Amino acid sequence: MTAQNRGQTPTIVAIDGPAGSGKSSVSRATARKLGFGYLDTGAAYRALAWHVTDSGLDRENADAVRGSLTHFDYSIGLNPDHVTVTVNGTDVTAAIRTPETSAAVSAVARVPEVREYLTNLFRSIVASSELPGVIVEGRDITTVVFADAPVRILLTADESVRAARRGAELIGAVSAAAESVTDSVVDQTADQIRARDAADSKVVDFMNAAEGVEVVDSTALNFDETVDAVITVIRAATVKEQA
Ligand SMILES: Nc1ncnc2c1ncn2[C@@H]1O[C@H](COP(=O)(O)OP(=O)(O)O)[C@@H](O)[C@H]1O
Ligand SMILES: Nc1ccn([C@@H]2O[C@H](COP(=O)(O)OP(=O)(O)O)[C@@H](O)[C@H]2O)c(=O)n1
Repeated sequence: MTAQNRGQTPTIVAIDGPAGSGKSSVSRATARKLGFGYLDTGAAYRALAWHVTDSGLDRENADAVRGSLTHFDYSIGLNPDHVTVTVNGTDVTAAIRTPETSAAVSAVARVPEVREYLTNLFRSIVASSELPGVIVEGRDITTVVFADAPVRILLTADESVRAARRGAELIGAVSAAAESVTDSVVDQTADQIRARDAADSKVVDFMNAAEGVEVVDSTALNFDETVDAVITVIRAATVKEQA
């Protein structure tokens, strides 16, 4: 991606929502359409959880988690077509998506110093991007990281729909005829999503829209319709900004 905005602050589109609501896939497609960058903040929390586990530390020990930040050299690209994540030079792009990392991440994300450290990191990544705009998605982007962004969206969908979409993603090649397998994967996925959202909600509120945040509920929308709904909110907000 070429630098298009030398020296200027990019337009920030802040998107929050629960697990499986479509934040990463919808943000990525929207960024592609608008020629914006894309920042997946959950990837950093996942990478830290991976790092803590890889270092043999106890993720329930907040002091150990805080200490692990000293040797956490993190990088992520903003190109929506190629998101590569590294920790201390190791490519962890795939490793941070495993169920083990998903189960470990809430424990590191609740440590206040971790949140402060990563919030500063996200702000500096965006500030030095030299892009016309960046879509930043996570749990506290509309309320903390970029609470003053000109566009702030809460992307939601009913829990059963989110679990079915995530389950379908995990099932991948399994035949639709194997209905019992399909049902049990969706059930397990629903349990994991519910547990992670419950743990994460104790730290930040991403189930209710803060004042001024637009809700896009994709329960009854297909993927393209959801991207269109997000782009409509972005266009309306940026037109208002310029008026
Ligand atoms: N509106 C939608 N209709 C159908 N599938 C969707 C929709 N939005 C997202 N998905 C799919 O749901 C799954 C979960 O989306 P993802 O972007 O990973 O969510 P999140 O980043 O919020 O956890 C993905 O397979 C994605 O393609
Ligand atoms: N801004 C953010 C983003 C993620 N997180 C944490 O990171 C985890 C992984 O985020 P994610 O966005 O990859 O999760 P999914 O919604 O994609 O499943 C969440 O479950 C939170 O614990 C956070 O605390 N704050």
